[in-house]
Amino acid sequence: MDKREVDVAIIGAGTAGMVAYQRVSKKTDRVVLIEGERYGTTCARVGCMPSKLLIAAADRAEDVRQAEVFGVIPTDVRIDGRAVMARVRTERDRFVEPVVKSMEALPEEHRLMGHARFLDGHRLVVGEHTEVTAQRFVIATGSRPNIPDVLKGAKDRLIVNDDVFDWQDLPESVAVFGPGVIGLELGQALSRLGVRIRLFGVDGSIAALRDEKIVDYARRTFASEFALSAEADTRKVHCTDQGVEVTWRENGQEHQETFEYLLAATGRRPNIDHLDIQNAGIDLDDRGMPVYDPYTLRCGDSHIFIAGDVNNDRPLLHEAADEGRIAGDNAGTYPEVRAGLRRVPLAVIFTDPQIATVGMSIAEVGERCRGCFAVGEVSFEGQGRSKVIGRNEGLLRVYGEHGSGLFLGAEIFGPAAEHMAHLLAWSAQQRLTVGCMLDMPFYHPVIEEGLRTALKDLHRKLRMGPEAVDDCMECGPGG
Ligand SMILES: Cc1cc2nc3c(=O)[nH]c(=O)nc-3n(C[C@H](O)[C@H](O)[C@H](O)COP(=O)(O)OP(=O)(O)OC[C@H]3O[C@@H](n4cnc5c(N)ncnc54)[C@H](O)[C@@H]3O)c2cc1C
Ligand SMILES: NC(=O)c1ccc[n+]([C@@H]2O[C@H](COP(=O)([O-])OP(=O)(O)OC[C@H]3O[C@@H](n4cnc5c(N)ncnc54)[C@H](O)[C@@H]3O)[C@@H](O)[C@H]2O)c1
Repeated sequence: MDKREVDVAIIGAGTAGMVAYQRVSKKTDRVVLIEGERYGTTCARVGCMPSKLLIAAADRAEDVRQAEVFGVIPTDVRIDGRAVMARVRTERDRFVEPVVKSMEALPEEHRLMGHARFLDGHRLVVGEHTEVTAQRFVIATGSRPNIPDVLKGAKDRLIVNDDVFDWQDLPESVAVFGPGVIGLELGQALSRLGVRIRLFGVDGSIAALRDEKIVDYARRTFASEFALSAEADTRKVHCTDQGVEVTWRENGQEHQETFEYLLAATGRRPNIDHLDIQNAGIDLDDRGMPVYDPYTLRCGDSHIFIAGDVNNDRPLLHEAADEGRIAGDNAGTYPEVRAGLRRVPLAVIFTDPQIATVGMSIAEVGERCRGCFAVGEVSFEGQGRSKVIGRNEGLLRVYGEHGSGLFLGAEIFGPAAEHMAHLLAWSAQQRLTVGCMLDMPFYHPVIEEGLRTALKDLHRKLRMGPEAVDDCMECGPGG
């Protein structure tokens, strides 16, 4: 077995690991970045980018379908599944290629291929061919799909997100399990591309939404577009000559439907379980996860840091990059360890209407303010710009604290949520009051006027300052 000695070993060459490497290598040349499978990252290969490519095709199909509303009559519209998937794969490869190249450009002595596991607090064995001794470690091993046992009855018709992006053609039908982020994004996209789907959930929840009023609205909207069994009790999944047969109970009745594939989008589990983490000498919680500080990413008072999806805290791309930076900086300067900037929580789901969550959830606001908070709201059904473009569906709710007037969080199900969520996240991070947010300019006619309506509603309910007076434009077509 080869032996290597370094200052810092980084396990996992995904987004968090690559950013950590950049930071560590500013402090020491004795660093190694270890990858167990392939270069290219989850985001570029099987995550953010290919999923958005598939959604982009679905969006175009939906635009054509909606065109008649505007008096534009499309003729002979058909979806060429092979062409859809060819573009997804080609563009996906274009995103992956520079990432792989940037990895291959690293000095050879800084790279190691092979699955790593801990022998003790300072030694790893990598791919059973190399023993690496390091003073410090960054664990950045990401996550993988979690598949409940009942779904394994689908056998070779069981697929996960990774498989979808390698399809040559679109299938006839897919049972999508999990109305979380992945299930909703991929399920709706497939449905809009002409694939028969049914989306199965267990508890009525819809992705990351926590505000019951918005959850209800979103559930009704999605159920009006495709088959949604949000509270299904799945009894049996098995393969027949026709495909994969799903048997479930819902509203007191048993149902059966057969699909070509079953897509498991039932959450992801951190890649911690194959690391022999128990040998690393750090404290683990009752689920076997390292106990760590979310501001320094340090595991207890050890020399080991943990960043990205593997810590299971905020499994999003920009958070993985932030965490890689913090963990890398600290691994580089250890024993000096500093707290890094954690941004206001922001998540966007690229369904149509889009979903976004910002800052605290309504439950967290309630807890922080001990119930002393108010909620402002706008429906997009009558909102000027949304009506003009035929996207007048959805609801936005903003939360503010009584007494301070601080804006604390929001949930959105509606058009342009990806953009409004940024304005809201930036406001929350700047600790703006609702009054300050209303002092900002709002153009006309834009969807953000709907956001202003919700903020005004919130401001009124917070009862701070003089009574707000609506001028005619604001009570007219904009809001
Ligand atoms: C379908 C899908 C869509 C998504 N869409 C979005 C989106 O639109 N926006 C967004 O913000 N986020 C999105 N995400 C989430 C985002 O992709 C992740 O948060 C991010 O990629 C995590 O980066 P990471 O560095 O933690 O992990 P990864 O990029 O997964 O890197 C971990 C690396 O560690 C390696 N590894 C694992 N175990 C070992 C070991 N023992 N030894 C050596 N190497 C090991 C793995 O092979 C992998 O290369 C999506 C995810 C999915 C699955
Ligand atoms: N746009 C984005 O930012 C984006 C897109 C995709 C993924 N992601 C990231 O990837 C993570 C994982 O996504 P995900 O969708 O796999 O997880 P998730 O946690 O968002 O959703 C999992 C869903 O599966 C459901 N579920 C669990 N067991 C089930 C069963 N037996 N039958 C039916 N439903 C079941 C859960 O109730 C939940 O709704 C997300 O948390 C997110 O951070 C982000």
